[in-house]
Amino acid sequence: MEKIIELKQVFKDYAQAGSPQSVLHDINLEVFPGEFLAIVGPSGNGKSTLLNLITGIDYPTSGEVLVNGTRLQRLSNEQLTRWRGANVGIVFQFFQLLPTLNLLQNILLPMDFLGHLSKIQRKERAEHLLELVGLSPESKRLPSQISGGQQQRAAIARALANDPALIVADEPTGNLDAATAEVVFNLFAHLRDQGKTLVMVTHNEELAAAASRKLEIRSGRIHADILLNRYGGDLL
Ligand SMILES: Nc1ncnc2c1ncn2[C@@H]1O[C@H](COP(=O)(O)OP(=O)(O)OP(=O)(O)O)[C@@H](O)[C@H]1O
Repeated sequence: MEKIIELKQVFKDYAQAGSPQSVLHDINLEVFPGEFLAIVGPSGNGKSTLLNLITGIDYPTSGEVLVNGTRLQRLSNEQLTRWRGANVGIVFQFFQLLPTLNLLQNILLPMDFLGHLSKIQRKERAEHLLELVGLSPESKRLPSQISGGQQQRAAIARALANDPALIVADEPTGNLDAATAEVVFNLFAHLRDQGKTLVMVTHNEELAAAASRKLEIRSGRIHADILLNRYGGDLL
């Protein structure tokens, strides 16, 4: 099967007060379509850095990162932005919706950027995605006018806008209370059941248990890589 993510001998250093701090060491990783990979491990051990390499937000000090067949280091910043818009949907801990746009406009934005669909098709898709995440009645509201859980659902809808091959999430329930986290968590379970490829950093054990595979990062290395039951979490 085609790999959707491949990291080969990846190292990442950050310059700290003149001397390099090694954050990731010799990461070799293959992820296949339909996998739900939960990345776990203690704080400050390199999980977000790993995600940033997969999304091309950051680049490795050495080694190769291939995502959906593209070698990311070969792309210019402009190409990378366009590639990301078409291939990866990103969900952040703090939602990062644009505050001056309503929910419908926030979801339209990635589609407008890519310009693959007609204006009518884009609007229909945005409305469909808002319905999927249960936010149709709120479509005209600004992010500041809805709750954190609703904002995260809108951010998931935005991540799905261009039907990307890969959904990446960094602590998507990290800023939500337990009840709200559960709604977001059920949405990810739904995406998993639809065969979407999901890569997620999480400290939420319930969410990690719903994954098909758990990758534990410690001190910048892969400490454990465990295949879980395909439908490991008993969620829905
Ligand atoms: N842009 C940066 N410049 C310098 N150091 C950085 C940068 N980003 C991360 N680091 C350092 O790299 C290390 C790993 O950080 P990273 O955010 O990847 O950890 P993490 O496992 O995701 O932590 P958490 O669970 O708290 O989010 C930390 O020591 C952090 O201080």
